[in-house]
Amino acid sequence: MAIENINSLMEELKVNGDVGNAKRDASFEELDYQRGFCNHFSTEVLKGALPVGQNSPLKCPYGLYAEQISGTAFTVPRNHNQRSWLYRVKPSVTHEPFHPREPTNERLVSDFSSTSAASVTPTQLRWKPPHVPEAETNFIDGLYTICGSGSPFLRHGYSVHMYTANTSMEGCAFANADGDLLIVPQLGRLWIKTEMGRIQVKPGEIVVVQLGIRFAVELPDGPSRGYVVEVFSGHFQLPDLGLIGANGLADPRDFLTPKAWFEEKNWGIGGFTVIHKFGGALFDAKQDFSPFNVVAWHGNYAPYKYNLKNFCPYNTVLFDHSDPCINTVLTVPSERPGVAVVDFVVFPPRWSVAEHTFRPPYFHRNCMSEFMGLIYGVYEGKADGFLPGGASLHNCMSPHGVDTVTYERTICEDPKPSKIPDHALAFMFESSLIPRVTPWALSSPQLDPDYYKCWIGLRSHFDRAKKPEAVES
Ligand SMILES: O=C(O)Cc1cc(O)ccc1O
Ligand SMILES: [Fe+2]
Repeated sequence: MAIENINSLMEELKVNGDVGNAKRDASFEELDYQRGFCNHFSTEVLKGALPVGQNSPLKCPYGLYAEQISGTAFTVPRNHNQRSWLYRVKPSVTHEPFHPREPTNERLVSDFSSTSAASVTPTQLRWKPPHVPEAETNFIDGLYTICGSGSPFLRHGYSVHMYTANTSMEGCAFANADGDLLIVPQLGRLWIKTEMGRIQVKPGEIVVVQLGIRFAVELPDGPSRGYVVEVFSGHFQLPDLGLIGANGLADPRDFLTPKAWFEEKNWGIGGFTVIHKFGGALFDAKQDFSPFNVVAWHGNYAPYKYNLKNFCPYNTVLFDHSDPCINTVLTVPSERPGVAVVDFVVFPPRWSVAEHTFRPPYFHRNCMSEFMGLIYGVYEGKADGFLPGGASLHNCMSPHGVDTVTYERTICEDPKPSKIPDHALAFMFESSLIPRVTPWALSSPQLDPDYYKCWIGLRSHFDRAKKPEAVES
């Protein structure tokens, strides 16, 4: 079947209810997805575009090229092996040489070695929400690194970025050869074209785009802001549920992966740029076609989104505060059992019912490092100062806990069942690795120099003459 006939065929054969279309159109808003976590999906825009019974036929249907993308080493055990087969109009390799991107994004880094510009501090850090720039800034140029540890060269570690942007990516796509990106939008929706199809996310949802997958971010709402964790060590998994049982927390069927979609726009010689992050550096490669030219694909290596409203929390129903790991949505484990390179943890709306218990987060020091963000509302542990779009970092063993206002209020409160409100959503990227912090994060005007003061007011309530109140048993 000749390629030039594809357009007319597309009209006839709407296999997924989607038609390849270079224009941004209403159908982007009514996207249909495939459900399941890391399932072996099959999807085709044109009926019969997926070869049957084999992956690399001598001649693929419709004259397409077959191309594999491997997200794990070929020899990884089957239950962790991830790869997809893409059937595309032109293969990814059809581009001019890679050149260092100019100008590059100097605030997007992956080097956290002792010789890097990033430095370690035990100081508890908190940032106010960043302003979205006035100047045209797309998602890639708007990314800036806050902190991180390890190295993509060693395939171990992670980095935390934030983004502020106002312009859609036009005539370019991005691929990250360093790690998977888990994106948490906080302001503005993201309409994301990927090689596997289109995904639309809004604040309250997250999206994961894995190593190597090309994507472009459109900003239908203009000014946009959010958080990103990049993981060098492997892919996100659902946590084991252990004694919770077979259900609860994030349900695999609530993870949504795109259906195949493609566009055929000719961008002219060198008119389209693939921006490729590799070893922490950005490279550009020019080509004349859109990389979103995959007519069909199958496999289990594909981006997905998840609505945090679907998270089914399990928590204490009698006394004491549960450790935050009970709210783990996704995890990237290290080789040490139970120790994560990154856990993505959410603090969802839920009922607080614990008796004779200090219900908000306890005071603590943690061998893990905790980066937190707030998507909307007020976080249960901080009465003020931790704002939507803001962030905090409590590094390994740096003490922290609720602020003075929250403490004093809580110990006076009558502990009736109460609801942590629906309109509050905080999250944490928790890591066993010690992050270094970038110079621009440390010198940012958003850095709150008075953060420590939220605990300075914690006064002694100690009274050795006061008899302990009996706890009913
Ligand atoms: O520090 C934080 O606010 C995050 C957190 C929440 C919680 O409920 C228990 C421990 C913890 O680190
Ligand atoms: Fe904490």
